[in-house]
Amino acid sequence: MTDTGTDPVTGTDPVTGTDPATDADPATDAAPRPLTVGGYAALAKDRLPAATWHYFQGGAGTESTVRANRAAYRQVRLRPRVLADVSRCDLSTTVLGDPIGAPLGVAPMAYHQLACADGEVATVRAAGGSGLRVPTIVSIFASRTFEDLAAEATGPLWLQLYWLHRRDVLRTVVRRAEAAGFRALVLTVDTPRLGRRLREVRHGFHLPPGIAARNLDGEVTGFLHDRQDGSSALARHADAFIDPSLSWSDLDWLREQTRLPLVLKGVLTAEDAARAAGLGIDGIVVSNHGGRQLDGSVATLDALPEVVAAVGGRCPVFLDGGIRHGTDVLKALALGARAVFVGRPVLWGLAADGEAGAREVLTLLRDELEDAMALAGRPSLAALGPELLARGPAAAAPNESYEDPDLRKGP
Ligand SMILES: Cc1cc2nc3c(=O)[nH]c(=O)nc-3n(C[C@H](O)[C@H](O)[C@H](O)COP(=O)(O)O)c2cc1C
Ligand SMILES: CCCCC(=O)C(=O)O
Repeated sequence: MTDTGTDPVTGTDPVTGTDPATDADPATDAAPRPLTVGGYAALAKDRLPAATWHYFQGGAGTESTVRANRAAYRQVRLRPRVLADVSRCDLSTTVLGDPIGAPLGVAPMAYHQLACADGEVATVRAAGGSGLRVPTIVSIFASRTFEDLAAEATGPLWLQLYWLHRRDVLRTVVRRAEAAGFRALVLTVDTPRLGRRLREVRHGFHLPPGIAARNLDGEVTGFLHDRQDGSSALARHADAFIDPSLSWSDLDWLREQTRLPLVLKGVLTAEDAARAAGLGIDGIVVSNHGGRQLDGSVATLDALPEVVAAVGGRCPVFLDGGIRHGTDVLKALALGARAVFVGRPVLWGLAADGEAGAREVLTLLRDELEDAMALAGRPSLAALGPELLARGPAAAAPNESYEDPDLRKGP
């Protein structure tokens, strides 16, 4: 490369790839607050042990689905309307009957204490913060207790479940969450076993001492702390404790345990969505687990329209995977998502600055969404529909310095 100056369009130094959004200010030596969600990835990578970073970032196999989730947003362009009086944009909505401040929330992710000492307590405080009040889906593998989280949360809490062989343990966690005031159950249906996550395998990923699945007793947490080179402790744990025989008929059992709404997470086809809606499921999360399960599966934004059509308004449809900008949220909402859930960026925020970092990530997405609604001439969520979008050849990769730098480089 002969040009060693700063790229006039992106502001990125083309040689070092340094990013004005995150680089330290030599005068104070303090890193300025990132201007985009991607900036938090760079901070998190600096702060986290390599094995943890790769556990967070990794996808299954070649990570083609991780990339596809992001690329799908680049294939959709926006058709802004003008003269629409956008002096006030209203982002508030409801999910499963609860009012929320913006149509987004935190996707379930195991072990937030890998990112910061307060773990999920920091997350739920951030999500409940002023102007947000958004839902958090708490993983069954949370590193803080449901009761601790309920004491701190001001936004709705939903409990994510894996289908454990030990149905008695499932029943107990459902009862505890219900008693603590959780508002819904989210059954993850894309994980009969763990995807082949090469980064976890390469790093012999296992939980460090002191971090554990606090809501599960020791009978179902084996292997998690055992290091074995060339194998992921999480995969060994999942093989031992997650029941791959889960099928449609099992949903009745779960229904009988609770009066909470039941959401299925990990649906990607019209066929499964229609069947779920026909069974009276209360919500569907279109998800490929952030590309961590079946490598090569369809991008969530691409799967969304067929799921929305198949459900035909019988229950809300949510989406996760690759949400990194307010315009990503806008595109998913325009294709019929009721709200979107955010995964890795919340962990980046937690790793960068605990509760404050997670709050900044969520607030950035909220503020960017508001900007996008105003500039698209759509001041209310009700005004969003597919006419906002145009499909075309993928736009050139955007200012990649503001994207997740690790995914840019590949596994
Ligand atoms: C570190 C990590 C842990 C995760 N743990 C869980 C989990 O315990 N349960 C679950 O249903 N999904 C889990 N997921 C998947 C997320 O809920 C979500 O589907 C995905 O991260 C969304 O994609 P994004 O990270 O690109 O936003 C996890 C994802 C990550 C990155
Ligand atoms: C056994 C599942 C671990 C959490 C998870 O779902 C993930 O890492 O993606």
